[in-house]
Amino acid sequence: MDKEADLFYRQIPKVELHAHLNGSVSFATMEKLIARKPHLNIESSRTAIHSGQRRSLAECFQVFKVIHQLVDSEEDILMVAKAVIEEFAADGVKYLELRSTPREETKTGLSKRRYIETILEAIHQCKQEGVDIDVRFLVAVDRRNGPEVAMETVKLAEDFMLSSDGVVVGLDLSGDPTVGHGKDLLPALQRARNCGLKLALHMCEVPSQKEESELLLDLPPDRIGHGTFLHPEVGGSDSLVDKVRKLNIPLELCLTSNIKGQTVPSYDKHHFQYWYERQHPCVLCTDDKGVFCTDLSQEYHLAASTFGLSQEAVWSLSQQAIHCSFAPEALKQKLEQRWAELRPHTLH
Ligand SMILES: CC(C)=CCNc1ncnc2c1ncn2[C@@H]1O[C@H](COP(=O)(O)O)[C@@H](O)[C@H]1O
Ligand SMILES: [Zn+2]
Repeated sequence: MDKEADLFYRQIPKVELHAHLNGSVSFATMEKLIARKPHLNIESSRTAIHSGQRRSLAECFQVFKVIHQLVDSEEDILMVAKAVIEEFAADGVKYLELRSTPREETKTGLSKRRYIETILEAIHQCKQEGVDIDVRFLVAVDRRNGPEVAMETVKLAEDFMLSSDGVVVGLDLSGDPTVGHGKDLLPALQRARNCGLKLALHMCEVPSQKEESELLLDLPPDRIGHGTFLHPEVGGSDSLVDKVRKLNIPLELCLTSNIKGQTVPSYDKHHFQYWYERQHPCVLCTDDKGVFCTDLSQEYHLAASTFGLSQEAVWSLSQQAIHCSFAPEALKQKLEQRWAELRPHTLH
């Protein structure tokens, strides 16, 4: 990609709303983790999917298992979370919503509560150190673990929402979309919604989730992750599209993730086009910048070159993302102001 254009995408202020902590670990941090745990005998090639490589969804989820082995203590989580936040800031991200699945690790004595506290500590330390980024946290529910764990996770998220000074703002539903059914998780998600947690749900990531998505849309979610198979042209339905449009639910779109995970055949076939044409709120995101070897600037660049977006259009896209975030009104206004200040230095 040409250098001058690349600089533009790096310089524009950006908002990242869909980033899984353990999928966002960079190559450099991964090398450090591997060096700390030589007995695991893990090669760095197993923790990322490089350019030109594609993997089945099942293979992608195996990658997370490997990463979880490398990130299993309080010390690891603190290091990883701080590094990820700093890397997003260095890429021009001014507001980040990070998400992660609380994990218990008996080997290292890590509890789910401590897991979340450690991430909050990383966010706090970055703030103290003056890293130029505002960070909020979404507690993630892994659908594979079923309804009881989901409910337990929601209760934990609820506690932290009340005690974290506004840092914990919502709940994510993620995990292998081919495992489990969303209907079993409805009571937990309903509870989360009722107590004031915002909902960012992975939906229609694979073709078989039509019925589940109908149910989840009735909650309704505050944002949708991927939504790859919502529209009728790819096997979704008018009813799904109508609901999403009527409620104006923003979509978190992750181009490289969908290409490398093979749910979308090529960049030009990405459903960004479908929703963007209809002027539906679309937010470009990375999903797992470490696993998919990308960053948010690159995702903006790819979207612009694939769909012929002008610099002005790219700017609007990043600015609109502010309003799709779960940030409180005052922070949204502060971000708007930042965008206004930076605009003359960035757009030519
Ligand atoms: C396989 C593939 C194409 C991945 C991208 N699409 C995804 N779909 C659903 N859940 C995900 C995806 N990427 C990451 N996650 C979730 O995020 C976790 C890793 O981050 P963390 O441990 O929660 O901090 C994974 O175990 C999984 O539960
Ligand atoms: Zn995701």
